[in-house]
Amino acid sequence: MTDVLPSPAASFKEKRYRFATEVVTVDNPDDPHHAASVPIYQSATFKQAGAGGGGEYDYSRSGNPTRTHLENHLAKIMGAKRAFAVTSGMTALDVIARLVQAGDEIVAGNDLYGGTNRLLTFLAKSQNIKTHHVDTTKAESVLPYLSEKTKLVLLETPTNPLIRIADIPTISQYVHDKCPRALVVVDNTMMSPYLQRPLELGADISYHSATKYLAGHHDLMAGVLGTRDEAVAEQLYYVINATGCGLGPFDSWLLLRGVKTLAVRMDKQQHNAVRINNFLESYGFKVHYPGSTNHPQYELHKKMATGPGAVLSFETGDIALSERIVEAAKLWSISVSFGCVNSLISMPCRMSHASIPAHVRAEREFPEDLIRLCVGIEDVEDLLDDLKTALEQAGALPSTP
Ligand SMILES: N[C@@H](CCSC[C@H](N)C(=O)O)C(=O)O
Repeated sequence: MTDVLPSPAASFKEKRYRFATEVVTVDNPDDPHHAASVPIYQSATFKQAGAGGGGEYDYSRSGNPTRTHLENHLAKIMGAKRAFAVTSGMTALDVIARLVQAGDEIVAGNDLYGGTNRLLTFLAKSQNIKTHHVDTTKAESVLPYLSEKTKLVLLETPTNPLIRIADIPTISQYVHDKCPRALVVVDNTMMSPYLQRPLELGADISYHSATKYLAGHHDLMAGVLGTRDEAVAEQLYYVINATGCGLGPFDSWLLLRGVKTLAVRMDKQQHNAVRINNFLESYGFKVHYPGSTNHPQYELHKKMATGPGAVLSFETGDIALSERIVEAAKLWSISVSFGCVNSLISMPCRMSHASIPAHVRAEREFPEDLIRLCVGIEDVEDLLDDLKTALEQAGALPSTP
């Protein structure tokens, strides 16, 4: 095996179906036993026909049949030419970041996941790669920072945790017109390919923490990245093989299994999230959710995505009150992450975004009292009851007799 990207599985179904059908239909035409589920090739190495090697697989770091099936399936649902599965969402971003060289620049949002902020800070310190943090809710705010040094424009939409929206088509157009060497990269974790496909909106690379909606059950860590550009795909594969961060066979199998129910899970989670949003808004909380007509970018989000998803955040105006609410919830587990079938509650400034230094959070006007809710598939009446009880016990709502 050389550094050359393995070719995709020989046979892809010609006919395309709607997303919910495509996502549950995993092509496996070459299986010698006609297995209905893609088998786990739990093998580190593969026997070769002769001393010259040349088999389709030689070593699982370079390629493994279970991972290949997963990657082909992911490419199909992401609208990508090539997709890759790696060991975590941060690994996916790290692979992309290795396309950036010392002296290059990155433009990124000023509301973004704490782990992403940490990796960008690391690149600045270790390799002199500067990131300009801008307000990506205004597409034109990227313009002053685009130059021949720009290598990546990194967007989250919706952002984590303030659920702000970036205009992918307009920003991609600006970047491609002004900087032909720059790549527009979108973290699509919060939407999943079911609701939004950044590559169809003009982005060059889309990536996910597959730990979240793609896998759906919080039983594995994985990252996924996809592109429509063969040359970019070759570079990404080179990094993955060189650094050995491709996803192992068992986790590839688990992810392939989990992703089949993405549409049905997301439909239910989103339905529940709309009810939670309406409940919180009815009590006057400041809620951040693109499914609310009060969201300042409701229309923009609707142009890019087919739904608002199931992550929302809200402000209480009081950090201690927020802590009491989070700790009073019972059905909502206090956990980082999102996209699981179970509902989660967290305080980003203390948890998922704690790695952003307090002074930086203050500069970026990050609300320290913010509570993030990641809505699962439970019966929504139970979720509402539990949240209402927590709000009452914490003193955010008067107790019901
Ligand atoms: N201790 C971890 C926290 C991970 S947060 C995971 C996730 N992306 C989220 O937004 O909840 C770290 O510091 O990286």
